[in-house]
Amino acid sequence: MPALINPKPNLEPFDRPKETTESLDWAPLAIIDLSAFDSPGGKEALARQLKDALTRWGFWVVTGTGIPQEQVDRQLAIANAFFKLPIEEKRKVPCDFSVGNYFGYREPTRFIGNTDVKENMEMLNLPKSTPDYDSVPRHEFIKTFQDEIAPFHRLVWENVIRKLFVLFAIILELPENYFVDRHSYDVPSEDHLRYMIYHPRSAEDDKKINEQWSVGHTDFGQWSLTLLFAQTVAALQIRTPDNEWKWVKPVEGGITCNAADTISFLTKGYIKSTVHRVVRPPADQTHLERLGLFYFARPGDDVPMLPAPSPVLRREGFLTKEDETASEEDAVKGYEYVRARVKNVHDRKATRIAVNTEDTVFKVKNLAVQDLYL
Ligand SMILES: O=C(O)CCC(=O)C(=O)O
Ligand SMILES: [Fe+2]
Repeated sequence: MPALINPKPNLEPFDRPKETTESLDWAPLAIIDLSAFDSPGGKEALARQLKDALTRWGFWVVTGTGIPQEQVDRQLAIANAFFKLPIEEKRKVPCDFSVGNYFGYREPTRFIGNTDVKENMEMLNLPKSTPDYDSVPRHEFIKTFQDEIAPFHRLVWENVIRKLFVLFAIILELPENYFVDRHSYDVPSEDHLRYMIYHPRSAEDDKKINEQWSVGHTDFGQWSLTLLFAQTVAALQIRTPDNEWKWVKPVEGGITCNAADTISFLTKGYIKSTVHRVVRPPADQTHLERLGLFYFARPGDDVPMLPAPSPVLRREGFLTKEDETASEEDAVKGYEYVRARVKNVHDRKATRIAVNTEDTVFKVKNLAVQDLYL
């Protein structure tokens, strides 16, 4: 009989912390119920609901995703157990920022700007479980849970990412699969499921960093989307269209979604990539570990990054003649851009400090994005 390799360890279920009782200034985010997606006229109605959130807020919440809550809780249990492994074990598969590779474990080694306070978050980014990523190194612990991680990873793409990209296409009057085809699950892309944990900090240390665990930033995936499964420890804030900071409230069973830099670039700013930050939680939650589950969608490695030929963008004057005639051959491709951006932001000893960098632009070939770090 073959020896049983790596039997699955039993995991403690993850207990979601209670929500804060403080009445914070919550962002009034639109809630899009995806359960209506497949009913007649459903997609079109959802696209109408999403339009304002997508173009003015850059953030919204989806519910009715059909992803069973037990599966989400199970992923959180796996994540929680992973972060409790000895550091030597977690270090075995590190992110290699020298080449802009975000897959693997990110250890909190960097100092915050010029302070003596270190980052307080750890993360593990898991690639798709498609044949292209079979040979990507994974922790032994993670391998034992692959039979659950792989289908969950795909389900998130299928039930949320795919549907949202269809809604984006409807809003932009493009063929329904325009964005889906450029983010196909079965071709190589830097998509990843992320487990992330923030550890509580002393009030004293948090004061030194102005209570900002992550300074204001936009997400830098392309044609892309970030999904954050409901997080009960309040800390995420977005900058509203009126330039106010407002807190993101968890919606039971919901997923907070935001658009990222390049989809904004590729729609000539029509879709909003909104600045957000992570701050010290409210007083009744400052002692808590903040465990999170995310999905980051990225375009196919070989997809040329060119503005979408959308009738809406054309009609509203967003597309220039150069946009319409740009050559696919000269355009930067998905992989090249993502790797360059990850390397630029993360391959450093200290985090960047929050300065108003509205004049700074990050550019790779034809693709230029405003480098906001507020
Ligand atoms: O932890 C959060 O709520 C948000 C994290 C975030 O903004 C990011 O990882 O880009
Ligand atoms: Fe972010």
